[in-house]
Amino acid sequence: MDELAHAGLGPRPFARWADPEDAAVPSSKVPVWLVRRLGGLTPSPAVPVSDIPVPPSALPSAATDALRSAVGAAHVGTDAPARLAHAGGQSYLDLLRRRTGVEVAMPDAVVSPGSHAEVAAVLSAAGEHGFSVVPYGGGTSVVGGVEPVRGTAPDGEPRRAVVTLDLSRMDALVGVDEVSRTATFQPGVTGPRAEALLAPYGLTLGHVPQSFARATIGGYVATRSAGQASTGYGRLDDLVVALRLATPVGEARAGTGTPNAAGPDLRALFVGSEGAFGVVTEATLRVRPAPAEHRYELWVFPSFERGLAAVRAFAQDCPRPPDVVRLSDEEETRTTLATQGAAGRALSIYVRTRAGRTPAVCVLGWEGAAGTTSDARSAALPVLRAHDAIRVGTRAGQAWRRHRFAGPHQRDVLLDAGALAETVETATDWVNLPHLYDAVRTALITSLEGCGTPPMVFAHVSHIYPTGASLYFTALARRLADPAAAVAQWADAKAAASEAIRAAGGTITHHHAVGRTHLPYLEGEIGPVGARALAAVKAALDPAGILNPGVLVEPPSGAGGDGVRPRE
Ligand SMILES: Cc1cc2nc3c(=O)[nH]c(=O)nc-3n(C[C@H](O)[C@H](O)[C@H](O)COP(=O)(O)OP(=O)(O)OC[C@H]3O[C@@H](n4cnc5c(N)ncnc54)[C@H](O)[C@@H]3O)c2cc1C
Repeated sequence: MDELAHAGLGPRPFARWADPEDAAVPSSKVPVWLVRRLGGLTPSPAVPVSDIPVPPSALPSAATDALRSAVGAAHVGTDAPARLAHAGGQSYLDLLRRRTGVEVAMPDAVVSPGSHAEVAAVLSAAGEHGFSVVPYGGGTSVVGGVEPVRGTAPDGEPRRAVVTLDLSRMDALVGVDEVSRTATFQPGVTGPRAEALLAPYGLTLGHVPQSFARATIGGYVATRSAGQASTGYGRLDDLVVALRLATPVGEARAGTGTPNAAGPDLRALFVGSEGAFGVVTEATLRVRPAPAEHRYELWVFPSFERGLAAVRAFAQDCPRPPDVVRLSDEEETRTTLATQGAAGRALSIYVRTRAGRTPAVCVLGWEGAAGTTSDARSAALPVLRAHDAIRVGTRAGQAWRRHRFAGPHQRDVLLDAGALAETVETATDWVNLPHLYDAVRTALITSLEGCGTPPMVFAHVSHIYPTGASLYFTALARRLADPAAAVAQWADAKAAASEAIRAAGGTITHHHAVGRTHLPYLEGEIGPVGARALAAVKAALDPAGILNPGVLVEPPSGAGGDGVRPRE
């Protein structure tokens, strides 16, 4: 994994994932066929950040002084650049609002603690001065998790200010236990930095979400994220050994390192708590020897349906499934091949000739110690043969691996060109997967067609389990020109997809988390007793409701509290 240590990006620009001038950003443009397919696009560059109105900070001076004494004056920002840099996350609507300058919400201050004690001091200042606190790791949330929302106090009074708690200064490796194979990180360590810190020990975390370049350990824990190699390395939930948190009522610890029966496992209370119960200040995670071999191959099935049967067999019956399994539906297969230029066209002809008219490509990756991947691959061959898979080869597989972090850059390019580009994810059990797939696809297509913008909607399966799998949809369409209409265009499509997920028995989120966007659907999934249990935990750990109002638990007086913006 050594190359992952160098996969970082420079500072994040205001309305994009990355600066196109950044050396790590691959150059790409929207192919002419895609522009045509979406009915023509009108390029629409982002407004300059200097045009975004910045209202004065509403943080009272006594609260600012309290923060300064908590973390040092140099680490409290009430200036426009600091506040603009923390104006929400990285969903399509976040980017759209920042690109158009419409309804951009920003915190009243940004505070950067350097230790657990400083986080605790910030929470105590928040309790005393009555402002809310939004924990912020890499800011890659796509569900409104880092939206600066002021919220309301338990008595229903609107809060006057919101402070974003930027954890980027807390980016140290606290320790490595090479014998037990665990590593303890501060929360602000990013994906590439975690790998760089582990490299001298010959260890890896193996957790590679597509947001790897910017997302942090604290964010991973808080959202229960799933990396691209989750089949082999596990989801983040599987890696958490122990946690330390600062909560408004004191320090919390969960997990002891070894399995035990000391009551319910408190890790499960905090993994996925999205900054609503406390701030993760240390996370001890399972690590493994860094693999010496990476073998990635592209295979093709005669159809998505056949591919689904094969990847299910990997999850259920294969003694050593591939570490990476990513099966595209037929539309994603066509689109992927069509965007590869001449090489893709040649591959497309080859794939159709060998696999038939409805090919579904599948990336398979094996990682491990020297000399082990070939045995692991052999274990997968009977499954592939039984489902009529054709091997395309390692070159295409390795090319996928090289470009696996390109998605957010391509989205920048699509947005510049005037497109709508967003994703929707869910999961269900195997028996229900085809039904859920059809329902969500149909909902997205119907909603976007209803706006006069017929979309392309495609999907893949990239997280497989013995009982079920995830579905990850991408929707592309022509973006409506008027900024408010463009927001409604996606908000309506997302609502239709969420409703379809609910009706078809999927989860509202397999790995993007609940945030504010998915909160209206949570109770339907976990039931009223489940929602009450979460609210009771919130009341016990954050009685004044200062942490992340409107995330995970309904605030006392409804949506988000201060009406900064309606939920999408
Ligand atoms: C382009 C793109 C690709 C993505 N790909 C994936 C993917 O492959 N897999 C996946 O699972 N997700 C993915 N995501 C979603 C996102 O990256 C993950 O949710 C990630 O784990 C968030 O990490 P972060 O550090 O950016 O957290 P943030 O966005 O900063 O925060 C996310 C939530 O966690 C809370 N939080 C952050 N730090 C802490 C802390 N220390 N203590 C308590 N709460 C905290 C925040 O308040 C917020 O509610 C993607 C997002 C984008 C934009």
